[in-house]
Amino acid sequence: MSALLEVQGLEAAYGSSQVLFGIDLQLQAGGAATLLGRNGMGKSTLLRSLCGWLAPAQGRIRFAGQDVTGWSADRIARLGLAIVPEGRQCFPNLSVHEHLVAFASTRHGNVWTPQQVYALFPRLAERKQHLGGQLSGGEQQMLAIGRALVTNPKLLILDEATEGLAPLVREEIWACLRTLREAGQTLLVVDKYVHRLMALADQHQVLERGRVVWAGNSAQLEAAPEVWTRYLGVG
Ligand SMILES: Nc1ncnc2c1ncn2[C@@H]1O[C@H](COP(=O)(O)OP(=O)(O)OP(=O)(O)O)[C@@H](O)[C@H]1O
Repeated sequence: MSALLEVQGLEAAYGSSQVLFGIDLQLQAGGAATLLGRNGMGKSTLLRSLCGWLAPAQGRIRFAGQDVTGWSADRIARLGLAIVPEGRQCFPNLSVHEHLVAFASTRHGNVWTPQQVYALFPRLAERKQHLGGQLSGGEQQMLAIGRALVTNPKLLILDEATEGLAPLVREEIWACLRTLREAGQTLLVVDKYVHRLMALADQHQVLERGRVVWAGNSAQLEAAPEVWTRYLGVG
């Protein structure tokens, strides 16, 4: 079976400053993978490259059976890749419901409708008519996830989805991700809560200065204390 996402020898740069050096990555449909590593190691840059926000300098990206290297973000999104970006990026002047309706697409299935998103996040149902700018951080995060889900993506990418949230709201987001995983949604997640990621996903790669320096499953990561101290800054 071919992978849903396959990255080979990916290099990326901001102007003359190279950030990614020969990244290889594979993710099967229905799998869940994480990118780990300290700040500034290239995780967001890799996600940006996958989404088409940053054109690769070298290497290939295959997604959903197509070579999408160099494709625009819009075209890659239409093929079934959705991202919940760092900072949520909800529109301050669109209501919750308008966000969900505007992004809804049945191109890749109709599992996730606005109604399904309201069932997943009842708090959003209560705030249906509220504007993006009136929502709390946690509600904006739920909306950012809901907005990605209504595109019915083949691959859902989350960049620091629990950042800056109160502990209880954070737990709601983790519970939502578990639900998605159990439903077979393919996930690629960047977050700093490594134990939570180990419980959620079965494939982890650690980035250090733009290179994958370690890859393995949750049991292997648990049994590799040197990875924690050396690359994750956790003793
Ligand atoms: N728009 C940009 N222009 C120039 N350099 C950038 C830009 N964005 C990130 N960088 C640099 O690229 C490197 C990798 O950053 P990136 O954001 O991908 O790391 P990260 O692992 O996601 O860390 P963080 O959790 O801090 O976002 C860093 O040295 C960063 O300073």
